[in-house]
This record gives sequence, C-alpha cells and structure tokens, in this order.
Amino acid sequence: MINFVVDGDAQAPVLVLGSSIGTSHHLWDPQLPGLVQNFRVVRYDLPGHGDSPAPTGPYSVAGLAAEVLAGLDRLGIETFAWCGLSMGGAIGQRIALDHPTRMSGLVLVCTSATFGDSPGPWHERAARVRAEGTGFLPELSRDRWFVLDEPVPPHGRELLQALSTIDPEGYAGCCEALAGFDSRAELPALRVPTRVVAGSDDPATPPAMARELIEGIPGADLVVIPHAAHLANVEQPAAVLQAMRGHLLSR
Ligand SMILES: O=C(O)CC1=CCC(=O)O1
Repeated sequence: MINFVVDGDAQAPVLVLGSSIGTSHHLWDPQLPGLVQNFRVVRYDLPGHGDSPAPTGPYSVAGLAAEVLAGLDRLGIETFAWCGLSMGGAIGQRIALDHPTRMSGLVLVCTSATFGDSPGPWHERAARVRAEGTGFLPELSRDRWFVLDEPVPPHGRELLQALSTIDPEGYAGCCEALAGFDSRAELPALRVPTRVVAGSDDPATPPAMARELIEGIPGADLVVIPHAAHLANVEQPAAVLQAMRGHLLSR
C-alpha cells in the first residue's frame, strides 16, 4: 500500500503533492513550510520509492492515479488541489481528466503530456535497472535534474544519493508507466484550472513540452523559472513556491 505523509491543519483545504520518478515525498521539503500556512498537505511515495513497497507490476499512470485516489479516500479526503512534478504531474493530469469534481486546482511542474518522442529510452532504462540495480542513477540524473556547471543544492545532493536506495522493480515499473503515458489528445477536455511551471534549462521536460500543455488545456497559464532544470523546486524553491501559491490561493 502506498505510503502517505500528512502535514498541517486538519481543517485546512487539502493540497496533494506528487513527486517524480526517482524521488520520494521529500522532494517537496523545501516548499512544505510555505504551504502548511494555508493547506493540509498530503504527500505520497511512488511504489518502491521512499517508504512505499514495490508490488509486482505492470504499473501505469492510470493505475497509480487509482491507488492515490484510494489512499485519499481512506484518509476521508473528497476534494483537493494538486501539484505534481514530472510523474506527479502525469498522475495529476489523469485524476483531473477522470475526476474533475474532486480537484479544485492543478499545478503541473516540469512535466509533460508525453515523456519523450518514443517509449524506447524508458524501456531501456527499466531493463538496465532490473539488470544492474539503481546504483547508476545518481550519475545519470545529475545533469537531468540540475543545471549543468552550477553547484547542486544540499537537498538536491540528498535526493541524488537516495536514488540508489530505490527498489529496482518499483523504479522499472514507474519507467514503464511513463513510457505508456500520453495525454495529448485529452488535454482540451481538462477543465480543472491549471498553471504549468517549467524550468528554463530542463532537459527532461523542456519549456516546449510545457507550451504544449498550455496550448492544449483550456485557460492554462505558464510560468518559466529561470536557472532551473528538472527539479526546479529544489533549485529555485522560493520561485516555485510563489508560482504554486499564486495559482492555488487565487481559487
Ligand atoms: O529521470 C528523468 O529522466 C527525469 C524525469 C522524467 C520524467 C520524470 O518523472 O522524471
């Protein structure tokens, strides 16, 4: 069963934070103090990540969305705002499309309607993790997660180190879920008020992918964070918090 972590006032409106493949709920530690002022913040760990077990696959974004919703049901949470980075944004899109009455607002950070031109690289990464384990992931992720030639912030170094502790089967299953995700044709039907946040230097989900999201989602707006790669909320914590609060507190 997916691990959930809840912070903040039980009476406050709920904000769910979804993390990327390769990170845990700790991805959002830099924003937590600024969010609990207004929200009951619910975070979760993907299968095999953080404190979640890795059940046998196959995994899909739709299946993970259903698991997160089941967890929110167990917590007695009916309506919520959602902010998800990367895979957390894919899961957020799926829930917004399938359960729009449950979601009051959506922030999509460093994410996309599809993760790459072809699913091949995700299947290759899944196969490598199954063959070798997750030890190679910190080196692979350094230049995808953080701007080249800039020092990695201390929290970013912790997240990179934690990559090698992830359950290989959980990580591989999440790669396969990303390989199968494509919301492009459905974006015009996404009716939850949406803000898209992109990192100016994100090589994994570059600003062009963010523009595809805002061109597809009715009424969506875009904030581009300068000097940020894929983990923009770790590199530029204050700017991402401001973009999140600016959208979610205007609802
Ligand atoms: O690890 C990466 O390549 C970055 C990434 C892309 C989608 C996601 O969730 O993380």
